Amino acid sequence: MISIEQVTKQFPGNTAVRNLSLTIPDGKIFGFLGPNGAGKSTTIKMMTGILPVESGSITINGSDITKEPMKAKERIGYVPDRSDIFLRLKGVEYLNFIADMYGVPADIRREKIEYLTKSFSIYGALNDHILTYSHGMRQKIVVCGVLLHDPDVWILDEPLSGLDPKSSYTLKEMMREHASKGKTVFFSTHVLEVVEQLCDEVAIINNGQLEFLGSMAEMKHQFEEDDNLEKVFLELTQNG
Ligand SMILES: Nc1ncnc2c1ncn2[C@@H]1O[C@H](COP(=O)(O)OP(=O)(O)OP(=O)(O)O)[C@@H](O)[C@H]1O
Repeated sequence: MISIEQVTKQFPGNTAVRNLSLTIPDGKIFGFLGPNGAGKSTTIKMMTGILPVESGSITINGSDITKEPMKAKERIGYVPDRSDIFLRLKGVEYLNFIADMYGVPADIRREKIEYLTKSFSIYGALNDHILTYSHGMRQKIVVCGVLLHDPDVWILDEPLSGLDPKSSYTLKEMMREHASKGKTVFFSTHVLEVVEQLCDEVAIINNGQLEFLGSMAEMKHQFEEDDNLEKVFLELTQNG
């Protein structure tokens, strides 16, 4: 479970997140929806300890990301929106590095690396440098790295962007499976359709502010009733 309480993030001249409170329950796929610049990545960077939480608090399965960062981070699998990392490593070196960091035993890691990279059709590229990978392949190797250590809490920033339809399907199935095991799946998107396909619950953020929190059925109802939300809806469908 993730608990965000009264979190605000200010950049010079800009409040990216305003007094945000959210509880992300276990066992559900939770979508964080909002147009470009709404504050999604900033929120996720605070949830994962990349940006400091200066006002309010965030806990991951009971561990405060500021007070117990190691404990909280051990539980998290994070896929960032940009995957331009460790470009000089080969795919297999990157995955072994992640497995070392999280203490994944040798026999399990071999099996998992093969299973995951075959699922995402990058097994054949494991001995190539990440530098030579396409954007989608980089996204996939990061996803494989995250799933390698089997974290309880998945936090995915625009995880489907750049993935081909088959890999997108595979990842969606994995997200469903993870949630059905009672684990936490939180992902951001600016595409309404993705939320409609996947989510049990959704939060809509706009201009750093929470505009809606509820089930998919409630969201559809609310779009019709609420003028403010209707504007967000139009933006989301136009950008999608
Ligand atoms: N390091 C920064 N310095 C100043 N302003 C920033 C910084 N990072 C983000 N912002 C601003 O904060 C706001 C929220 O940005 P954020 O990246 O969180 O949005 P987002 O919802 O993830 O958008 P997108 O869908 O485009 O990725 C934007 O106005 C952005 O310009």
